[in-house]
Amino acid sequence: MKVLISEQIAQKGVEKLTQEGVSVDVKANLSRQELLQVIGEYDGLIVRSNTKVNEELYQHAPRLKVVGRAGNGVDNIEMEGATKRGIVVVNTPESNVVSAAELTIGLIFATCRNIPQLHNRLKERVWDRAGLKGMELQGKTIGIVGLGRIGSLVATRMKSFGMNIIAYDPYISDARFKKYGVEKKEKLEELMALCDILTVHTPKTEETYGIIGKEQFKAAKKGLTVINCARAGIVNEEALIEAMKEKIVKRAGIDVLEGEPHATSPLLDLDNVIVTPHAGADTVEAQDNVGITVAQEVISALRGEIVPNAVNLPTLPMQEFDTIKAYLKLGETLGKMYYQLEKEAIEKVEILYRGEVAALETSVITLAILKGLFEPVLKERINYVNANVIADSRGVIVTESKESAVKNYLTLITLKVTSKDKVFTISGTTFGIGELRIVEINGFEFDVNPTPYMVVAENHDKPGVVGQMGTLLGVAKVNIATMQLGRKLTEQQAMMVLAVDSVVSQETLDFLGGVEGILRVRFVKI
Ligand SMILES: NC(=O)C1=CN([C@@H]2O[C@H](COP(=O)(O)OP(=O)(O)OC[C@H]3O[C@@H](n4cnc5c(N)ncnc54)[C@H](O)[C@@H]3O)[C@@H](O)[C@H]2O)C=CC1
Ligand SMILES: O=C(O)CCC(=O)C(=O)O
Repeated sequence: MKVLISEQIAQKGVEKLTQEGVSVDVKANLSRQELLQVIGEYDGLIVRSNTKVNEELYQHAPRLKVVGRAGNGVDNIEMEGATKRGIVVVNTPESNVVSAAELTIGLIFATCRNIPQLHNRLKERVWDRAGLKGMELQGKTIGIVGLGRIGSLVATRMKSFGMNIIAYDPYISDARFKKYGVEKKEKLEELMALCDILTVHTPKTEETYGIIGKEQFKAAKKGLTVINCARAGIVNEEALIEAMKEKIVKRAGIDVLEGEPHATSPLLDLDNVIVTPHAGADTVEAQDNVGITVAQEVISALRGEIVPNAVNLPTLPMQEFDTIKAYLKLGETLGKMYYQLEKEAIEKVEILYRGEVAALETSVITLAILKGLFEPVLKERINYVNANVIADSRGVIVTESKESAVKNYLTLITLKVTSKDKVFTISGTTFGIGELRIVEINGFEFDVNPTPYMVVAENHDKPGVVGQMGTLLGVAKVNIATMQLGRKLTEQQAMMVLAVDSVVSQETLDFLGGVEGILRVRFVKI
């Protein structure tokens, strides 16, 4: 087995691979062209954040079985291409979080006390503090966006400096806020208005890319310090520069830049912006942890063993996988609907397996459901293997029950998701060769073939509403493939599920929401 390491990882990781009989080439300075030329010889590839592992690379890599990300974020790895080819992608999500949290705190101190600027002056033999008065942390408020692994480490540590800690993370339970003694803010703008220091710790997702932009800076307290040690673009760079010009933001500490490693952002030229070259995980300890962990995972994947941090593949024996495949897809689809229809942090998930499915080993279907549930907010951080651990770490109670009999169907999976104020239910079934159907949402019954793009609307059950929805989607040039209507006659309410051929813009959704009789509209991507 041959493994190429295309970016520097700890020597301990390299040693581990060679001790296990893997032939390793460390080639950290290959040009893209050279990488594409040699990758065909390798069974495994280990990268950090600079190597773009994409379709172009996969096409040159017929032998590739595993891509190991020596680190946390896998946004430089195209998952679909890997999954399609059966390439396992593994990462080391826990190994560098302390280092990332500590650099965040380092940047807080560096910015708030102008340490690099003072240092530079003195190195030039200029003994002068003028214009570089700092800000004390005690009694100030830090606003954390994303209270996951790194966000919570920052929270607990900043408490010891006497700071008030507030956070915005709609996807975790109140219990987690309580656990870390952090005050929950329901709205991002509310957090912006209160904090003296803002630090972001979310993954880069469609929702978080640009989550701190022009509008959020408008709501911010004047004199704000901004820290981004997560991913470039979570804080929009142009909006940040603008907010600095307008003196809303006083200083910034940035570890991640658009276009890195060839970043050209004007932020690099601003005196009150302290930058580091994506160095959050660059400590001896983190790199040792990461190197050893990724080496172990790559070895396991090459041997076809269970890989604890497989990002993209269920680890199931192939025979069982065939029987259970449709249920995995159904479970994941049902799960994925929740956070796209509701914005309430999950407290409890009850899964009921009825009919034929109840006879199977359902624990892996439960993992698929959990993966689907959390994927809209955690993206690649959740996989089949870690789904249970993640649910548990987020304080979500998961229960499974089975009944051999079921009315009207041969097989049925029902999810009951409880949040603070609501109970959400969704049921689905399979038939034929892997055909899926959603047959119930919140008590509304239908027979929906889940498609990549859907519009789900709740409405008063009265004439004209459906027609207007069709007309407005037509005006927006969105083609409707199918439409299903579930009704609750006694309550005179209905739910529409429309399969559409393309993405529906927020503007169109706002128009649909304005139709008389429409109570709520959501766009869902499967
Ligand atoms: N600078 C560096 O060298 C390093 C950067 N990172 C980056 O740090 C970030 C955080 O990593 P972890 O803490 O391990 O991730 P995590 O997955 O443990 O936590 C992320 C949190 O963000 C929350 N979130 C998701 N969407 C949100 C939204 N729209 N609004 C508010 N909160 C939202 C999630 O609920 C979750 O609690 C990631 O972007 C990761 O890639 C990680 C390691 C090193
Ligand atoms: O140093 C690295 O490899 C980047 C670390 C990082 O950003 C991550 O693990 O997500």
